[in-house]
Amino acid sequence: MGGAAVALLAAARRRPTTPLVYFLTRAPRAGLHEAAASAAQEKGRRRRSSSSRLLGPDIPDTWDPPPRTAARPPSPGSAGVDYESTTTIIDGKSVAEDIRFQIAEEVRQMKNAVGHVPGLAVVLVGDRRDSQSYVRYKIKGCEEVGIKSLLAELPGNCTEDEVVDSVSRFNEDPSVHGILVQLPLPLHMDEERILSAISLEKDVDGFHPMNVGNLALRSRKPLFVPCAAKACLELLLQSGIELMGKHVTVIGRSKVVGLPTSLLLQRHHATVSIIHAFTTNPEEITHQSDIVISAAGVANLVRGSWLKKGAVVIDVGTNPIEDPTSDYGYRLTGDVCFEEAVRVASAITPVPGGVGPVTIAMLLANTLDSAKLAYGLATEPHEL
Ligand SMILES: NC(=O)C1=CN([C@@H]2O[C@H](COP(=O)(O)OP(=O)(O)OC[C@H]3O[C@@H](n4cnc5c(N)ncnc54)[C@H](OP(=O)(O)O)[C@@H]3O)[C@@H](O)[C@H]2O)C=CC1
Ligand SMILES: Nc1nc(=O)c2c([nH]1)NC[C@@H]1CN(c3ccc(C(=O)N[C@@H](CCC(=O)O)C(=O)O)cc3)C=[N+]21
Repeated sequence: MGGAAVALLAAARRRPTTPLVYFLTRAPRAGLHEAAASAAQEKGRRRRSSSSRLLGPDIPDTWDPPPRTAARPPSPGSAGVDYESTTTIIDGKSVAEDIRFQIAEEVRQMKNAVGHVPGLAVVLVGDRRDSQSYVRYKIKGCEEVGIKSLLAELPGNCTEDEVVDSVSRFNEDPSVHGILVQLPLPLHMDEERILSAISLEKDVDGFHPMNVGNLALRSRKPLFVPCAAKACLELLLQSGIELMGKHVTVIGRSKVVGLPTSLLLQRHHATVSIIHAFTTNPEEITHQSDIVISAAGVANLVRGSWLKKGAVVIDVGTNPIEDPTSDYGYRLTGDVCFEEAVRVASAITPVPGGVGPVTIAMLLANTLDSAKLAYGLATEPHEL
């Protein structure tokens, strides 16, 4: 691993936990304060139950709705938000922690069985601060579960061929099971060419045209499903939210989030509406929906008035907005106006602390699945 990568890792260790002291992360787990023993039992139960529900490429046509264990009620009066007491704030950090716990266990088993651990290679081009942060989270996630991480950092003015060469080297490295090229790439580069250079078997982002096509075709299975789409589904499933026959609106149609999420939802028999920048009546469509998943990258796009009473809201948007009171000069906000939506929704994910941490956990899950296939520990794409 290069010096820059080591520096990044050191920075990741130094970095304090999320700069925003967010009320959700402070809310007690059910039973935690009553008795430590029962809390430990409860945690064990949640881990065991989540182990059978991690979404993988082998997507079931139907599933049993899990118990409502991962979501927790909001703490009254927190953050000055006067929300409906019945609104569930879906806790992505807790869901992600459970997934990482399970992955760490499987990585240990793999090491014992074949003497190898999974490996994830990340290609980072340029010096965008947001990309550097996301890559840092990914490397930190790897460390936490025992996955080996490799980082190739290239300057923003490098050539497209240099990026393809870097991908090719990772394709040939048997200790690498997953390759991720951090997006967006500099404008002068052909993103399609670079992403297509990633070997299908190592495409843990699930952006390869073959994986996207297989996700779209009901009779086929992709090797990997994009991580943010899996995160949205996992949060819905873990919160006990039924999808079959429900009207779900997805805002955004990108290959990273919107498109794969809409495809995955259809595999789960939801009726899906897709809103994009040219949709003329987004408010009307959204207002008819049982579930709204927003991935537009526009802060506060979705207002409370857009939502049907009792709708479930999954906010994928992660938008930096200026905030001189924050240590970093900015803070992250979602696509959804949380203060308004929380009064209308029956359940909602916060930003930060919602979809994001689960997306990272899903990347680790895809990398583990890839390594299992490579070492013959699984013969089918993912069965959890
Ligand atoms: N939390 C997480 O795990 C992740 C969060 N993200 C975040 O999700 C957001 C979206 O990311 P990504 O999909 O990569 O972004 P893109 O910019 O690639 O795609 C945005 C999509 O939203 C649509 N859109 C943009 N503006 C509007 C609007 N005003 N009304 C309706 N639709 C609109 C665009 O439509 P059109 O196609 O017509 O241009 C496009 O399809 C970002 O904030 C990103 O940071 C992304 C990945 C993971
Ligand atoms: N090849 C590729 N694959 C991606 O999956 C990909 C990408 N490129 N480019 C950028 C987007 C964005 N994305 C996020 C992942 C995690 C958080 C995340 O962990 N968010 C924390 C933020 C915590 C904080 O910064 O305080 C949260 O919401 O709680 C956010 C955004 C993946 N993307």
